[in-house]
Amino acid sequence: MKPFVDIHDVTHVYARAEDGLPAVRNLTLKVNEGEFAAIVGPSGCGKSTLMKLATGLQFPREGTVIVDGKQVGAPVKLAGMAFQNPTMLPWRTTLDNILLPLEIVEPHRSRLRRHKAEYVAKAEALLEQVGLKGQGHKFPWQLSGGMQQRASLCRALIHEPKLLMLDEPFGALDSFTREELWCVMRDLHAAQKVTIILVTHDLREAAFLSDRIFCMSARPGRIVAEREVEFPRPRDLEIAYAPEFSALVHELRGHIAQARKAA
Ligand SMILES: Nc1ncnc2c1ncn2[C@@H]1O[C@H](COP(=O)(O)OP(=O)(O)OP(=O)(O)O)[C@@H](O)[C@H]1O
Repeated sequence: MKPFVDIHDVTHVYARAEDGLPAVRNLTLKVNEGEFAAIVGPSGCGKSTLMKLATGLQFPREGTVIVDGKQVGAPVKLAGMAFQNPTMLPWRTTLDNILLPLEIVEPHRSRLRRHKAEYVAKAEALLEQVGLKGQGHKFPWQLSGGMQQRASLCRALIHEPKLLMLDEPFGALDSFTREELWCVMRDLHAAQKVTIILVTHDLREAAFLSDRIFCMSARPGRIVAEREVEFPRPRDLEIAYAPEFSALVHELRGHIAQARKAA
């Protein structure tokens, strides 16, 4: 099977990097279609840079980035994104925030006005899927942090992206809310058949959600370990308290400890 995301031997230096050191060097990773991949690594190792390279917000100095069979040369339209800060527009209702990508991404942009009811129904179905049924009329500031993050997942999925990039999406939430959102994410992945790349500092999150975990070295980042996660799906939260889960997290922790040293 051809990988859906194929990052091959990529080196990237930011034009304004004061020390001239690459953010990532000889970075190679492959993610298959429909797979849930997680990227973990020490702070500043280039995880966000990897996300920008995969979505065409940055272009590598060396190496190739291929998504869905095409070399990335412009922002990737088939991608949806969610970040640690949900960044909802405060003057728009939650529903109108969710519809926002449709005002930008074709073919939805040209269809939106005439097919508004169809899109609203889709947004409402997504809201129901993430546990926010009937909350679309509220403004973001009327929602808790966890609810805003649920809504931002709907916004990332409204245009049916084939690739979903998640950059620390649950990082700002308390641990109970975070676990709830893991289950939301697990169910969305099962329902939507989307390929997901999740960047996270949380090794338990990576172990619970993903099929494959990549560990990055300290800057300049490259992949130093790749680990398949074999817990059967659908996964129950209870698995996160089982000895084999703790053993995996412990193993990953060892890779990160090594990665902090190795550059
Ligand atoms: N626009 C930029 N200009 C110059 N240097 C940058 C820029 N963006 C990131 N960097 C540098 O590149 C390196 C990698 O940054 P990146 O944000 O990708 O790391 P990260 O692993 O996501 O960090 P963290 O885990 O702290 O969120 C860092 O040393 C950072 O300072």
